[in-house]
Amino acid sequence: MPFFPVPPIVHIPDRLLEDLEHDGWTMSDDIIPAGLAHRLLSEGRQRWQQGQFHAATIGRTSTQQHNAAIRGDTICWIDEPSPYPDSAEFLQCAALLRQTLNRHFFLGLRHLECHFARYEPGAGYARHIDQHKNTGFRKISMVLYLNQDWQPGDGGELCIYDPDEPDREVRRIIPKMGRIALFRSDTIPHAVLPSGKTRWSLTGWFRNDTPF
Ligand SMILES: O=C(O)CCC(=O)C(=O)O
Ligand SMILES: [Fe+2]
Repeated sequence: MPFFPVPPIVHIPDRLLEDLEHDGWTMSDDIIPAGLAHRLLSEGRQRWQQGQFHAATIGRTSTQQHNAAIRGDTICWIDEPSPYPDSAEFLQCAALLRQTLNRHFFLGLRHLECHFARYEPGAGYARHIDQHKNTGFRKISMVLYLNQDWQPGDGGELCIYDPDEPDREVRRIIPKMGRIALFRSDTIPHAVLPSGKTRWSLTGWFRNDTPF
């Protein structure tokens, strides 16, 4: 087990839980300890340089497809427990967040599956819902953004759509360093708009099945 001199403090404001409950999505710039997002970017970059990333697929194992026109990122899964201190610390934060979500929503969330994602300039992810057809294990999606100095003109926003009217945009979220987006995996249509620059993130899904 990695050793952390100071356990992470994860503060989740009530407002955030209320938004998630009422709207199905929320965002915050203050959940993850300052500095951790920067260290996670370094870990992602290092693992990318070591060739640990591969093209992302769409759908479940038996029907997996690779289609860069729909989904253009490359990913690197984070194991639990993680041998990397920074993603291990992130998983500790995620566990605290999971406990808070369980206390509030009684979802019985048992673990987080998560990966780093890197979008090259021009790549995006077409509108979709995160819960796979016929399986309901993914309950809450979480994306932590790892981009310094992201400007409004740089694209790559997370676009949230209205579940009742999926052509209607509700919000564009700029993927800036340390920002977290949380949304229901079963109902919230969302897309990554084409990115103007290399775009880094850490994407995860809180699930209610047993870890594999
Ligand atoms: O990176 C994002 O903003 C969202 C990514 C996403 O929708 C996914 O990986 O399923
Ligand atoms: Fe998604």
